[in-house]
Amino acid sequence: MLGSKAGIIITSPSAAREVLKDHDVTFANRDVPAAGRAASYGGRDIVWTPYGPEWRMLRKVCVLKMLSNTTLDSVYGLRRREVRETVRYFYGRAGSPVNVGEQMFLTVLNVVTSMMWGGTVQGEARARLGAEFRQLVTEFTALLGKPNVSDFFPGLARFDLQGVVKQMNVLVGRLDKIFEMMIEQRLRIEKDTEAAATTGDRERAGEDFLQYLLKLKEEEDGKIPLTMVGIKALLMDMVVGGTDTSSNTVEFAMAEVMNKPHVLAKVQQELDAVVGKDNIVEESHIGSLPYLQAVMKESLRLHPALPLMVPHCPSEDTVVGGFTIPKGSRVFVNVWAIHRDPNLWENPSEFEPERFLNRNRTGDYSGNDFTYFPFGSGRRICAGVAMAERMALYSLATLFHSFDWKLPQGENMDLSEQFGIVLKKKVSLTAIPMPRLSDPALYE
Ligand code: HEM
Repeated sequence: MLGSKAGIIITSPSAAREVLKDHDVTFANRDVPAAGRAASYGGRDIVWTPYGPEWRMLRKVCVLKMLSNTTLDSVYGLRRREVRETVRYFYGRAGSPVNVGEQMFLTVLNVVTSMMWGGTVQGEARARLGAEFRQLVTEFTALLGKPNVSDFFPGLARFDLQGVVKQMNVLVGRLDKIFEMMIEQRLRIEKDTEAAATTGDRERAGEDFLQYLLKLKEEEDGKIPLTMVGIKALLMDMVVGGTDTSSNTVEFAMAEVMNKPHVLAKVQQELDAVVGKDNIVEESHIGSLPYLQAVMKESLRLHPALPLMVPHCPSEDTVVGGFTIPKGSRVFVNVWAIHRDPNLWENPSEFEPERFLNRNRTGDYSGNDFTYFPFGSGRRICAGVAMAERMALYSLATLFHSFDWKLPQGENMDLSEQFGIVLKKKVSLTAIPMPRLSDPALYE
């Protein structure tokens, strides 16, 4: 019991299966913490909306227009541009320590924001916006993960004793301003384009996500209307849900690989055989890099980005593992503990990508194996799996192919974790990139 509300932690694959598969619909609701409500315009986004038609509509819109394989294929150019920019940045600092996590965050953020509102922000303003977002997202996730009396004693919530909601409102206010600015710009561009259009349908292929959402809002057929608040809540999900999670995954994987020289050697051997040292990595190479894929799987096993997932909440009393979980309780699925359970995994705390090259252990992200499900399972499975997988693998492949990496003189690798709603490295990875390709043109 946590305060006046029941909190249940699931730590076995069989109980996880009951919650996320056998009773999927019952548990597909969320217990919304006070900070989460404040963070999402009153729980109006995909993450916190209760299971039902509104959630289905939001999720469909997002998956279809931003996170599907077809859309992701069509915006490969954006990922490529940002990853190449990061390579140029590291090349320019060859031989000096760089903050890998920070750079990866900016890379992912730029991809997410370019998908959302295209090239509306350029140059200096783009860099400034990136820095502001990083700070906001860091504070945001820290507040979401902070234990809050209001959530344990809902009767006290209106007093906001720790001031969590107040602080969250300040952060949301700042993000909201950025969203408003982007929406206004988009609407203006839309108007100008309309005025200029003389005949026929306008080219829709280059449409960004925000343009699409604004159009959908106008075209609403009245069934489940998309509101302006709904649009902003979706933008919030993409910025907050899609950035830290992906960049932390890349950072942990880099650190684990650097810590095991024989793994680094195997990753680079595979890259040299498939891509070649006189070439640059393209996303199309990823399918031919099984060892690198195993590296990402193994890194997500040890360091799942959301170690307790997002709290689920049963809509009725339900028996799980012989115990009754009361309606309305807060259910955490401890995927972190399951991924390290010595009864399920050999050498559970060792980083061994080879375990995923085994035929019996494919480690896919579908959520069908309840010993391994870093993206969750069932109806509430992560909406961004395809994007996260592409972004992380393409980044890792490019960074390991383009550079050798070492720690600054006298430093040891620190792999410790900092727990919160999002798992991150306690000490951010600072490493020295050393170019390993012979032709400087490959870094342009
Ligand atoms: C390595 C990166 C990532 C990991 C490990 C991850 C993992 C997860 C997990 C475990 C959940 C909760 C599942 C549950 O509660 O049952 C989740 C939910 C979610 N994720 Fe991700 N995620 C990642 C990246 C992304 C990206 C890139 C996006 C979008 C751009 C995204 C969007 C979402 C959304 C919208 C939800 C809420 C789904 C719902 O409640 O219906 N995630 N993610």
